[in-house]
Amino acid sequence: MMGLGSYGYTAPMARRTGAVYGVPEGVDIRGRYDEEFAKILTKDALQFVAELQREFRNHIKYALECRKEDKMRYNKGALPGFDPATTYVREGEWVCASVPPAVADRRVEITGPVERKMIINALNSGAKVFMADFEDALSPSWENLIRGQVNLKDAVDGTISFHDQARNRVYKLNDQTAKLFVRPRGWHLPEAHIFIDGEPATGCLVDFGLYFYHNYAAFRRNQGVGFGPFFYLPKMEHSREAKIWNSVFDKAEKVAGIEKGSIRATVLIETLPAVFQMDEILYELRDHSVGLNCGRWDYIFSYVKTFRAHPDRLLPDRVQVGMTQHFMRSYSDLLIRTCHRRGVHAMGGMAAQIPIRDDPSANEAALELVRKDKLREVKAGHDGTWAAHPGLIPAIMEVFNINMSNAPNQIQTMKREDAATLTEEDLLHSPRGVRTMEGLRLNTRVGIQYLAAWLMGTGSVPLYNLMEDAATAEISRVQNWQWLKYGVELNGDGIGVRVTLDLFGRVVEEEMARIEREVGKEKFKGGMYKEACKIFTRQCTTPTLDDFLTLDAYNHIVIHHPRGSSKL
Ligand SMILES: CC(=O)SCCNC(=O)CCNC(=O)[C@H](O)C(C)(C)COP(=O)(O)OP(=O)(O)OC[C@H]1O[C@@H](n2cnc3c(N)ncnc32)[C@H](O)[C@@H]1OP(=O)(O)O
Ligand SMILES: O=CC(=O)O
Ligand SMILES: [Mg+2]
Repeated sequence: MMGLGSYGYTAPMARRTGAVYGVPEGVDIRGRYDEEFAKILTKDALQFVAELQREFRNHIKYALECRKEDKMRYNKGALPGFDPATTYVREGEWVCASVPPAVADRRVEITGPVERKMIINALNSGAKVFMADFEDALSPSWENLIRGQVNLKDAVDGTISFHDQARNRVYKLNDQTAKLFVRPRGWHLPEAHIFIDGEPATGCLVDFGLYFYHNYAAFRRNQGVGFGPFFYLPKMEHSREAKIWNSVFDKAEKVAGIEKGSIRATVLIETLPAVFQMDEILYELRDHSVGLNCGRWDYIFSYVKTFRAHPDRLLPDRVQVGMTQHFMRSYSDLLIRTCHRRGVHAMGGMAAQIPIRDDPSANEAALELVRKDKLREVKAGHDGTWAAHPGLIPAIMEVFNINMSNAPNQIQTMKREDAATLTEEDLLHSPRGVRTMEGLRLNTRVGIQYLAAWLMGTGSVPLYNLMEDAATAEISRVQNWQWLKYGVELNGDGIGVRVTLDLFGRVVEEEMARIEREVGKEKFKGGMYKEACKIFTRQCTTPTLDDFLTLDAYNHIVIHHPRGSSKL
């Protein structure tokens, strides 16, 4: 975590309004003042966040230190694997608390950033669940985060509406809506606009704390049928991190005076070390768990990151690392077996294809890829899956309905005992495929464009007819880094060149020119493509791999305002 005062800048000409957030002792808000935000950043809500921060900060620091130690071990050649010390957990017969009736059926879940119109569209989409995202799909600017909290509060209260002035269309909630899950940021991200006792707050405790504080009562009444709120938990690497979340939930339930086990969470298994900890993670969260999810994109990113010092495990082109690769299929199969043995949902992941509006045959081909991916998931035993776009929901729902005979889930019917024999070798198996110049170019083009959007406040974007978010951009970045680091041969297009700094420099230049052509001179000039290019290029060429693209980039979106300032 960076030291005090190292983030962002102070807006020099900020207009003073005199209004300030009422903060409890030890809390300092450095983000812009806004009357709407003040309804979220109340003294009591901030006191709750501060209590979470004070109680758990040392546990979080310790968990992040442990990640560093594990990284050092992997860098010296060790491989991740099952922990002999917790064999008793993996072999023991225990189950998680039973699934709340409100979320027994999770056949299709839509995901999206906490943007007002998208929240309404997602809740109305016909999906069973909407995962509202403060994470991969959101650029965590002060505006996005706190506006997102305002939006979620209105959504849980049932009062949310949006007037699209350009189209003169008013958006409101239908009578029947998806159940809301909220995904806070990962443990590693600070919230640099809120300081607690002189340190930036932990991002996820801010996201969780503010949302929980303002919504638990209404959520349990309006959505959870006595349970909730519900969460998705990202990017964990070890069960000790799940244990912290479990303690956070215990504390929140106690403060709110609601029953233990009210809060429920699905953990994304999206880091390579975590696949060896699935039983242990469920065990720590057994009173609060509602399953695991295959976060396939971060998982691929994590595979590269974990093996940054292992040149024998280089990835082929990103497009070739799909769920049918042996290590990916093994991960999904073991996740299903683990979840169903413990009585909870095994959720599938995100297919990257999105509808292609202006080309019916390309659209049908994209839909067919999504159907195929979802068919594999439901037949493997997943209980539900993710959709990136409302336009995909009918097709995905149909696949799950047909193959699950309209049952709410497959927890009891698809035990997948065959997956019990999967080994460490299966889970670490090197992906097969070739590397091409086009792969290098696409990583570069997509990575820079994604980052440019992120710096401007948009965390998920359509690029070349695919959904791109922080997780997919991470793959582009670390793959380029890996190929450069080891000077790999591009062996898939018959040219046989090696990836060098020189070659990469030329690729960046040419791809920037292509981006400018594609988006147009005006948009290019008004955008943050040059800044994105600088950050992305540095991260691809640095001798030591950065842990997260968004940690570095975050410094560019932090804006500290003087007290009482309201200027954007
Ligand atoms: C790796 C992971 O973590 S996956 C999870 C995180 N990623 C995500 O959640 C991505 C979610 N999806 C999205 O953000 C978007 O679908 C994108 C960026 C991929 C595509 O966006 P666009 O091209 O702008 O979508 P498009 O223009 O086709 O949208 C059409 C309509 O669908 C709505 N829509 C599109 N995606 C969503 C969504 N995920 N949730 C709700 N509504 C949506 C739009 O708001 C728009 O509504 P309107 O007609 O009322 O104006
Ligand atoms: O969060 C999901 C992922 O695939 O990453
Ligand atoms: Mg992810």
